[in-house]
Amino acid sequence: MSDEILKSHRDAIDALDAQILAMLNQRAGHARAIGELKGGGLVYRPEREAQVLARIKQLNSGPLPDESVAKLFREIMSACLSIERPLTIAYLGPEGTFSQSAAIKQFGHAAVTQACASIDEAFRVVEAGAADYVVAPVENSTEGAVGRTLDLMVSTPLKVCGEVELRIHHHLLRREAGLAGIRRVYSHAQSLAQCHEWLNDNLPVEVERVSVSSNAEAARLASLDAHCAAIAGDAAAERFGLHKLAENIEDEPNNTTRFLVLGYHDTNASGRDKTSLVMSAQNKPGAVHQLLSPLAENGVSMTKFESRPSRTGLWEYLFFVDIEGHTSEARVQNTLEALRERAAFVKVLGAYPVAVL
Ligand SMILES: C=C(O[C@@H]1C=C(C(=O)O)C=C[C@H]1O)C(=O)O
Repeated sequence: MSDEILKSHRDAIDALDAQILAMLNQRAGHARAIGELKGGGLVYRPEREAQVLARIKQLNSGPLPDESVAKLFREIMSACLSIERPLTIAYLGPEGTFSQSAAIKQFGHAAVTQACASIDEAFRVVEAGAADYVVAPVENSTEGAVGRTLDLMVSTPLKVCGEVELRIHHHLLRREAGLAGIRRVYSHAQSLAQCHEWLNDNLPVEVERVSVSSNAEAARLASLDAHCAAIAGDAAAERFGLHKLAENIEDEPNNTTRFLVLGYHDTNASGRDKTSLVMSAQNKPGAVHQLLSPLAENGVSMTKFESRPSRTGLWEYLFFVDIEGHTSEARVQNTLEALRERAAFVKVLGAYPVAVL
């Protein structure tokens, strides 16, 4: 490549960067004006953000992939929103957990993330008004439901206003560069289970597997001891400055965790929405079938069904159900009405846009 051609491309990039910068600030000016119209009220509008991202993906003609442009616009909206008012997002800490990555995936890097010691605390902080939203894990594709989050959703006054899907990649991390001399591997029990076969195949049997409270905690412990390694994700590797000895060591390649975002408000329809409900059924034959028949009658699809023992009575079950559509749609309203007639208890946990990223 000749120096002159290289220079002409770099000059073109410099000129475009100046234009992009001016346009970004114009965009921020509109966001600020919208912020003033909101008059100190609700600034975060998940339905609008979902529409912006979906439109960008649709408009994109490359060569940048849809995912890359959507991620860039995620950050642009995050920066624009933060000049209206910066948001604080509570998550299950410490720093470097997948919950923190999910919070950043949904709100971008301009949001302030606040690490909490437990999922309970993350809910409480938002319920008390000390943070704006909580991002909590609700299910993993290999390990199933996160029971504590489901339990907390039954009684919280907070509403679900979004969902985040995060591909979970685990790496073997260590302070030193090679595999030799590892005596112990730390990780959360779920992650040890998700990498069980890789560990069997790649580490000597005498290497001890120790479960700890989170992957970020595992990475912290490994950063303190040359004979220890950790299984954790990219964020924890970066946070504790560890080498990645082996990447993507999860046994199940599509390992994904779904998180829910909860805050103190309802969300308008975006055009592609889900509604999450919890309800109880009596413990008698056919009760669940009878309970769910209004869905089919109203042409509403169910995207999730999870049962969990209720804490109020022996052998009573709660059913966590996600349906397609928004509570402002007639078919969803009719379904809810019929469900309320049949179930002893129905709570709408929230209606929110389907994850775009
Ligand atoms: C600008 C707005 O406020 C926020 C920022 C958005 C953006 O940058 O596009 C979109 C939705 C809101 O979360 C808005 O409500 O339109």
